[in-house]
Amino acid sequence: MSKPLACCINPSILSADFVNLEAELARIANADAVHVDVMDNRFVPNLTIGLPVVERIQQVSPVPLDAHLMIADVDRWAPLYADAGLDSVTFHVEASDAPIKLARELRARGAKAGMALRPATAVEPYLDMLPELDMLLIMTVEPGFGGQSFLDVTLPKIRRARAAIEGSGVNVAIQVDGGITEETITRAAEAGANIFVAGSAVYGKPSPEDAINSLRAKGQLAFGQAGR
Ligand SMILES: O=C(CO)[C@@H](O)[C@H](O)COP(=O)(O)O
Ligand SMILES: [Co+2]
Repeated sequence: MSKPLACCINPSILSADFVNLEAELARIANADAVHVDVMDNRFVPNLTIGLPVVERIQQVSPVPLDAHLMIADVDRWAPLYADAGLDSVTFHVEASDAPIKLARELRARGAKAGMALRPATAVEPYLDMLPELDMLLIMTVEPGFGGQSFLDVTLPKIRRARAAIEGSGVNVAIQVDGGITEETITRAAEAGANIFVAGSAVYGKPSPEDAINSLRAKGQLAFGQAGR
């Protein structure tokens, strides 16, 4: 029997204090990874940080980096993030001209390959790509901003993706990102997600460490109760 999938909590530093990033990273040392949102004001209507800052974060972070690239020209940029030694690099399929080639390139450079889908992007056209991926990111809000409400309309897509992964026997994690709270994590985990990005639900709490432990326990329980 294969090992049960672990549930991971990846706090998003979009909700952290950007002036004190090193201290903010130390507050989430019990997380599974830190989720770094890169936005270029082209693919999404917001602007955050770029490669030099991400490289510096990588040097001081107590946990691995999970980069979420919400940028145009991602076929050119994403490999450079993999070269920086990040644990995982996730690109949006809507921004890529050659997603299979890009996923292979990320793996060849030593990063886990993640592919993200906006809420309105169907998963079915990409199911053949699952063997090329380590992680499928199903956005549960429109990408661009933290603090939005979870879109329940994405739950059937998570279920279909999990069924396809189980059916094909590949080892692909399903990450969800946007509006994950103590309440919504249960629905997302029941549907089949096992990596949870949480910005406000971690950094908005007095103890990010306690928030991570509590979210992880809830996610693991709901994921396991769904028979996995
Ligand atoms: O990628 C994004 C937003 O585009 C996310 O990673 C958010 O930063 C998550 O924030 P919360 O919804 O958890 O506050
Ligand atoms: Co994100």
